[in-house]
Amino acid sequence: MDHSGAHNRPHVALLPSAGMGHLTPTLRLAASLANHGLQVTLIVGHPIVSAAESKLISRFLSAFPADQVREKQFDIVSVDPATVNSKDPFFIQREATRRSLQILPSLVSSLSPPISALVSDVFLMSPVLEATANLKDLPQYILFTSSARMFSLFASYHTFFSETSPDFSKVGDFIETPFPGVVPIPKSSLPPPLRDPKTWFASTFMEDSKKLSNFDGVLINTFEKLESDSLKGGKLPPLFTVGLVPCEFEKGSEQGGSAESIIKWLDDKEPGSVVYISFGSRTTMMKEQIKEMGEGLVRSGCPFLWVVKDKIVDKEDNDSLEDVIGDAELVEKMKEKGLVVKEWVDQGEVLGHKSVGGFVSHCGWNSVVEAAWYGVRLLGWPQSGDQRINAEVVERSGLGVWAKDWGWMGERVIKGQDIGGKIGEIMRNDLLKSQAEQIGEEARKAVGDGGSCENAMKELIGKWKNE
Ligand SMILES: O=c1ccn([C@@H]2O[C@H](COP(=O)(O)OP(=O)(O)O[C@H]3O[C@H](CO)[C@@H](O)[C@H](O)[C@H]3O)[C@@H](O)[C@H]2O)c(=O)[nH]1
Repeated sequence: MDHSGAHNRPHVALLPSAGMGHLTPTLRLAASLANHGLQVTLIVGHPIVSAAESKLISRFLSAFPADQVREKQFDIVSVDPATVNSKDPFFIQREATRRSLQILPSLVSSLSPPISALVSDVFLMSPVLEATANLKDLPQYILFTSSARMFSLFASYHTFFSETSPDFSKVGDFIETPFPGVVPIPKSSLPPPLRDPKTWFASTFMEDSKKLSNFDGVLINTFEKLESDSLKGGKLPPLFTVGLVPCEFEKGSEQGGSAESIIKWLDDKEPGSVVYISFGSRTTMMKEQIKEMGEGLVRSGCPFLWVVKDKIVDKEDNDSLEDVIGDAELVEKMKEKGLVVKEWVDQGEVLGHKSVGGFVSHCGWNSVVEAAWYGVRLLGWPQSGDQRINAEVVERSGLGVWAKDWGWMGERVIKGQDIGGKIGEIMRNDLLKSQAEQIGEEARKAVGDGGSCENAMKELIGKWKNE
């Protein structure tokens, strides 16, 4: 099979991992490549777990001509949890994908015209390498969906331990990565499973970290203005800084409540006055915390738009938000000041609305990039995974602040008084406001003609054209 890429209109295949936090940047990359005139095939495992993911893929596919953008499906085999080493649903899903990806070589070979490159989500790198071991001349790239700072940890993680006796206690309180410019990472910011190299997540992370050099390049979803210090490279595959930002095809993908009524509600507010609260696609919040959050939002005195995921409200009891809060007076006050939407809003549309000035976020990386893109200042409250490391980027860049003393979300209940106070602080902070707006302007320059992200994209496309 000729994968030499000597085509004027290269054909690139993209393999996303499950979850909105991974699918969204993959589709943004796919849209950007299609807008640059490339042919794109999305390789998608079915059944897709969530309706939101299916909907987003359909929106993407219908936004481009069928001869330019296609989906190629493969079946995800089911795995008997009794036959795998961990009961963690994420592990079981990964294992199912690993087994199912054995089909990848024949699937890739069936694509016409032949592809110039395969870009896989970072979570799939080992399964992809295993499956494509015989496709030696296929250029392969990784899409890293978190921050460059997190990448510096990923790329060097395997160097911190001796393979025979992984012992995290030997690692100091601050982790020095071999990347020039990366400020040492506090051990306390590491995703909790990575602090114990015996967990399956840490061993997978370590194994993947060693395999980076098998790839021809790594695409990172960030902007120089956010993380110039972390982008100085190292002895690794080339890094391509592709800022992946909300696209046309996503517009109107809102599911909870009515998009029109949300926008109308925002239209009636003063510019920059609204605080938006959302914790990504997977958050759960304790009932006690929901009540305190409601209290805090009212105390902040700001109009607010709060997205509450369905699973937060205990479905078995069929509790409404009113029941969960259990304080009719508070609910009344909340209704006066804010809008509570269940499940989902089109976050890009909300952050891009002129009334929205602040964002309380778990610092999922896509949310950070979106806040940067729209120049909205952020109050970070990490809840798991890479989110503390991302929150450090938020603070260092000047995009926002991180409520460090609140701990990981869910560790303890944070009182409404504290939440209200912190929100009030960021909303009144004019310096933060102008810093965030400047980051937004710089992000637009980076993605525009001659900008660093656009140049990185053109460099990649040039490689795929064999220029
Ligand atoms: O009501 C909502 C909630 C989310 N989103 C979108 O869904 C995506 C969510 O991504 P992200 O903000 O990164 O949060 P998670 O869904 O939590 O993302 C997972 O994936 C990220 C990228 O790897 C990691 O940084 C996170 O820690 C991990 O939880 C973003 O594009 C949001 O705009 C909406 O449009 N509407």
